[in-house]
Amino acid sequence: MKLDLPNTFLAKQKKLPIKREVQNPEIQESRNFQRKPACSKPMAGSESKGLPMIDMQDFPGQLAKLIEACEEWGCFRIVNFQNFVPQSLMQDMKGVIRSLLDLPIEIKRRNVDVIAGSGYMAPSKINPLYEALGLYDMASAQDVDAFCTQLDAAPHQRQTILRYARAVNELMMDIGHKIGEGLGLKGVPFKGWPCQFRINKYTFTNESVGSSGVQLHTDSSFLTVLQDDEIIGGLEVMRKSGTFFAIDPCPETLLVNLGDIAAVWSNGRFYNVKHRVLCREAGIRLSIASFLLGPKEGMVETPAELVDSEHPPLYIPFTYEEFRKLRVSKKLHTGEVLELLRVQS
Ligand SMILES: O=C(O)CCC(=O)C(=O)O
Ligand SMILES: [Fe+2]
Repeated sequence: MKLDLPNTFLAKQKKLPIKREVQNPEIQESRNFQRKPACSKPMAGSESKGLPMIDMQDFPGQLAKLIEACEEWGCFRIVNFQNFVPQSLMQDMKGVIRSLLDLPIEIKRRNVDVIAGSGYMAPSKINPLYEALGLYDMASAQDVDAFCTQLDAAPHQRQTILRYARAVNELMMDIGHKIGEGLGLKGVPFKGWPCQFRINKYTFTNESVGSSGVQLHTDSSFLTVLQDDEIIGGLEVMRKSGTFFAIDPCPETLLVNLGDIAAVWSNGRFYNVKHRVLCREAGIRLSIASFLLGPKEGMVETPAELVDSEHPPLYIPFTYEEFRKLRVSKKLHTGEVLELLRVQS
């Protein structure tokens, strides 16, 4: 398969592997400089090598751009969201997740599943470089509390996780409403939708360069807010054409992905973007994913305004829970499960 990688990305691959044990501070500094990510100062409204960049303070001005990003890319970066999630909170959270993921395995194993795949995932045969901790609903203070207790989180860690969960949840509601507004809908009911939370660690070494960090998948969610690693890249999204596009680190921004539920909710208008993580360089890669899943009870429904004789309903009604069970039991992790839920013509 041809990889659609930007030139700077390819150039980056030619660099010597980074050795962690360098002691000379001058050498270390020059390495740090070399490793400075391409997108270190995102300009509001600017594009990051083609990936749409949405300025959250420029609405309704960016509504059309937002909808186009949902349709054509299934993902976009956002800037100027500090009224919801301040940079200091993102940094504090990064420190907290680093120490949680460094806990001994016996403690991490206490983080059990509430729904399939919501708890601790140890490195496995399929994804040996990857492990994750998580919780089912970050919108529930009780769930967040239980997660913190499982991991013996210190009071300041607990506070940071609670603040982050609340802040990202509100940001997701805001993005959801902007998407609704962009489609001409009023008062889309995202409130009360569970919001799964997952912190990911990739242990990349010089030996693992070129191998898979996380396999190709779509997210099962409506939308995902991802705080990706600000230094170590490796995330790639698949464009509709089937070519891959590298999502390089871009500090102080967040990435938004649309998942399977967005494709159904929009009656096939939005693209549930396939993505994967590859090991491109040595280092520990950390990311924080928050998934706005779907309605807790009731059906995943396309708003009536998006259905008419020219756009007949594409999917049968189903609940998020049924969908998730089907996806897990059939092991269909790249969106094919939606084919089983199509209205038969
Ligand atoms: O770590 C990343 O950048 C991506 C993680 C991801 O795709 C996921 O958690 O679903
Ligand atoms: Fe994902």
